[in-house]
Amino acid sequence: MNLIIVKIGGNAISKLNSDFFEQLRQWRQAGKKVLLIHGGGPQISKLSAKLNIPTVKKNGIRVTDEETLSLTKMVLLGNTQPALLMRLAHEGLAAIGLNASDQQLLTGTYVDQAKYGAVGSITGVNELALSKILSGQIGVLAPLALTRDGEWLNVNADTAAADVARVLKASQLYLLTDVPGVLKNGKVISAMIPQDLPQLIEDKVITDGMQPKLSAAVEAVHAGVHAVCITDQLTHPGTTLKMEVTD
Ligand SMILES: Nc1ncnc2c1ncn2[C@@H]1O[C@H](COP(=O)(O)OP(=O)(O)O)[C@@H](O)[C@H]1O
Ligand SMILES: CC(=O)N[C@@H](CCC(=O)OP(=O)(O)O)C(=O)O
Repeated sequence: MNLIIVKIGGNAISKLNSDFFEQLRQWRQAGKKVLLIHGGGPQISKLSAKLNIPTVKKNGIRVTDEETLSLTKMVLLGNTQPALLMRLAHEGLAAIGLNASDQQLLTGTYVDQAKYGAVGSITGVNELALSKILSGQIGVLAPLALTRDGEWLNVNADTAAADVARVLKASQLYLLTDVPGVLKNGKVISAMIPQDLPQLIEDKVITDGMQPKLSAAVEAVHAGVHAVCITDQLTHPGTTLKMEVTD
């Protein structure tokens, strides 16, 4: 599929500028399919705090009990997704909000139910339905999946984006975040290959949320995604991960 996937972290949603929407417009005019996968982690944590529901994270993954799952669905589908759709509409871009329950778009399985609760990874994508939807408009997809038995799963948005990119063999995956790229000594590492990752983790250059983000990125390039870009803006090169250094 001639597809570009952009994951937008919860922190990045409110910081999208006109260059972002212009880039989307150009991709659409060039006939590319565009899928946006949104996060909402900070917004989920904020509402949890307001409701006195403790946020528990293990390895950057939100431990998701029943109460947290319903709050997560509420925030992603009732807050962050419509916020993004309204911005797209304001910019004159045709877009549609999507989640796992639309035409069984995303199927998933539990990662480790005893450890994380209702947290999943994506095992299946309804490729035909998604392809049809994306030929006419930009898709805005929430990082949630449904098990075969119809149970909802909370999926880390970086993992969701990389999984979907892997299954659909997207040509490019952008992970938009709140930093200009992978930083080392304060400078952006412009090009990376998968083999660079273990040493950077061992040297504690890459920590926190950047670690699962890069692991997801590595899986995507291994599965045939041409390039994964980690950046704070689509028009900034940031860090590009490829299977091999090309320039
Ligand atoms: N080497 C690194 N370069 C850049 N950011 C890093 C690095 N190591 C850890 N980080 C952290 O990773 C964060 C981005 O990951 P995360 O907070 O999960 O983003 P998002 O919510 O956009 O998915 C940065 O804000 C930074 O605090
Ligand atoms: C399982 C898990 O951790 N899910 C994430 C889903 C949202 C997300 O990943 O949002 P950001 O990209 O803004 O961090 C969460 O509950 O925070």
